[in-house]
Amino acid sequence: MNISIIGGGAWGTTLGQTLHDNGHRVLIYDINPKAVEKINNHFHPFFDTILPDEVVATTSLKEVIDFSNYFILSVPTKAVRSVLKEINEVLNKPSVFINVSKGIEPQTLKRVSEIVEEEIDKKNLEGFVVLTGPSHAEEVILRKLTLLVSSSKDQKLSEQIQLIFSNEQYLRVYTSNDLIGCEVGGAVKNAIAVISGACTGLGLGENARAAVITRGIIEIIRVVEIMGGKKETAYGLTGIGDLIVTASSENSRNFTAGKKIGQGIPVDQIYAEQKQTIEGIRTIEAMYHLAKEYNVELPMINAAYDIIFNDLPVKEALQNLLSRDLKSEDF
Ligand SMILES: NC(=O)C1=CN([C@@H]2O[C@H](COP(=O)(O)OP(=O)(O)OC[C@H]3O[C@@H](n4cnc5c(N)ncnc54)[C@H](O)[C@@H]3O)[C@@H](O)[C@H]2O)C=CC1
Ligand SMILES: O=C(CO)COP(=O)(O)O
Repeated sequence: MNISIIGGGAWGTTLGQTLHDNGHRVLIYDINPKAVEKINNHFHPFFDTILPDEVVATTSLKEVIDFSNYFILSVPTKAVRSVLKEINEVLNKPSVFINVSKGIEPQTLKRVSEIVEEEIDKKNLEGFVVLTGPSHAEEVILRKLTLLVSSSKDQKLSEQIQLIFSNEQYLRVYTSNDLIGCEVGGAVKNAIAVISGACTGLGLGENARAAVITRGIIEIIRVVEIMGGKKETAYGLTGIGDLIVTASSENSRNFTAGKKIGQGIPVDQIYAEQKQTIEGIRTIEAMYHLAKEYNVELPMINAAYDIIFNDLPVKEALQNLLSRDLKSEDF
């Protein structure tokens, strides 16, 4: 098959290699000519890896649209709406959108599937799939074992995407019928990963990390349920799985950004130093608004919001969390 990849960063380029491994032809589109040049010189734009000659890139949106009718969305979530608007202006055939970005729009609280439905003309929207799960690009590019989940309202389409991405060497894809749960889990785990990193930056230890991960999954479940997903989905790869890999790894940009927050480094400086996508801070903003609008209890996310957006010192935010009323853990 021919498959178009929108966004040739760490993840999009890595998936390009996987699709090539699986016998597909790919064309990557990126707004950044330097990334495109690197890929066409067979270097991964972020990792020290030589790419297969057939993984090629372009800065031409028209070229990537003409190339196929399967589009992988691997730009940061904040760019998804604008890039879809541009695609919609040129697109003239029914197409499938496979989202691999992980976020929720703070202003609208929309998931990427909803943004796609809003921006792509109905006649050209053949289907939507989210492909998500615990997957550091740093490992997938080295073909290290990884499990993902493909989910869509259309079961046949999620099965097709499962087949396209799976191989018997390193990548196994499961399907799920809970699109909302999968989208929400993948997004909100980034917010919790920032919080986990902040604990490490503050000098807290593994006890604190285990506590953040465990109480984090409770916050994820509350969001999944309020947004219409199934809580059981959060127990799987797209929830707990992705939370573990992100909230406990120095490979994670979200964890690393959180660590800097815990060390008292201002967020503007963190964004300036980290050229790659950090989704979690934006998701903290989205979840703070969601918590207010739907009256959901998200104490850790609210504390993180106060640190990042209201300049509350990290130690004070922690003190506030610890001085809440004592309660039972009974489920
Ligand atoms: N890096 C990873 O291990 C994984 C990342 N993801 C998710 O994938 C998404 C992308 O992440 P990364 O590839 O790591 O980010 P990245 O920062 O490495 O790459 C993003 C790419 O998108 C391009 N881009 C930005 N705006 C664009 C636009 N308007 N049009 C075309 N290209 C544009 C950038 O130039 C850049 O090359 C994020 O939502 C992330 O959470 C998901 C799973 C794994
Ligand atoms: O989503 C990811 C792993 O599943 C990547 O996480 P980071 O964006 O924090 O690096």
